[in-house]
Amino acid sequence: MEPIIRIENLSKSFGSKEVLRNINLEVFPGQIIGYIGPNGAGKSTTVKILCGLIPDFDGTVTVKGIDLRAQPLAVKKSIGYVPELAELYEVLTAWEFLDMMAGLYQIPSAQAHERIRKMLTAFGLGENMHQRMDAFSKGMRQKVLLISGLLHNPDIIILDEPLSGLDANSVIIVKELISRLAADGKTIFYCSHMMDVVEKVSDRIILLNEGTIVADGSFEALQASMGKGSLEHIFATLTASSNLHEAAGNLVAAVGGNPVTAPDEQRH
Ligand SMILES: Nc1ncnc2c1ncn2[C@@H]1O[C@H](COP(=O)(O)OP(=O)(O)OP(=O)(O)O)[C@@H](O)[C@H]1O
Repeated sequence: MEPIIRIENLSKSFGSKEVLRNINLEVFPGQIIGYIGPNGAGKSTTVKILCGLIPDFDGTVTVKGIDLRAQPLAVKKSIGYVPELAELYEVLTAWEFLDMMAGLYQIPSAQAHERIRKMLTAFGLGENMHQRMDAFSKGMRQKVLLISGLLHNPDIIILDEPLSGLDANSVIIVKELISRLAADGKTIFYCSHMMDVVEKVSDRIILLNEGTIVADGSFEALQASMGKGSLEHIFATLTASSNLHEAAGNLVAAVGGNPVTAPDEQRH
């Protein structure tokens, strides 16, 4: 099978700061990639490059055989991007915003309206579709963003912390949605800090640390090489540069409390 995304020798610097260092990656149709890493590891930079939002980078990115640098518009048609933080046009209603997005994607209006209505209703926003989004909660806005990323039925869906702000029922809907989209052959690239969700949802986990891929495989494969334990534990083992309990203790001390004692120390 041909990879749907091929990343070769991808590097990116902002000024003198090297953010991505020689990333090589092949992603196949239908995969659910959990893309994880500490704050500042370079996850968002990678997905912004993939979406054509950061045009200057070193290396080659090919999507469905199309070179991103040569044909960015053709690549953008295949990708739905749901950023964690985005400017919504809050004076618009959810319906007006999604209708505008559908227009940008050139989706015929009857088809767009049916999709918008169905998706808003599925997310429990049926009653709110004609309300201005400045009256929406964070979770409601996140749902509208998710819908806008799926409107043009893209083959690749890139989600940056899609569950942020969602209530428990909506989290269940999105997790189910991710599995069903992948079963339909869509490729999901999912950036998150929620290790328990990544562990359950992804069939391949890629761990980025300081701009370099330090682990790549199924959760079971990572466990086989790192020893049994949660993804949170594997993450901490591969990325923690200092003792996390000590760091928490220092923070407590800094705000005037007693330093936290690590569980190991408490036992002795
Ligand atoms: N436009 C920019 N200009 C300068 N530096 C940037 C820019 N965008 C990102 N960076 C830097 O690149 C590094 C990687 O940022 P990035 O947002 O890709 O990390 P991340 O892994 O997504 O982090 P987080 O988990 O905090 O979202 C950070 O040090 C960040 O400060």
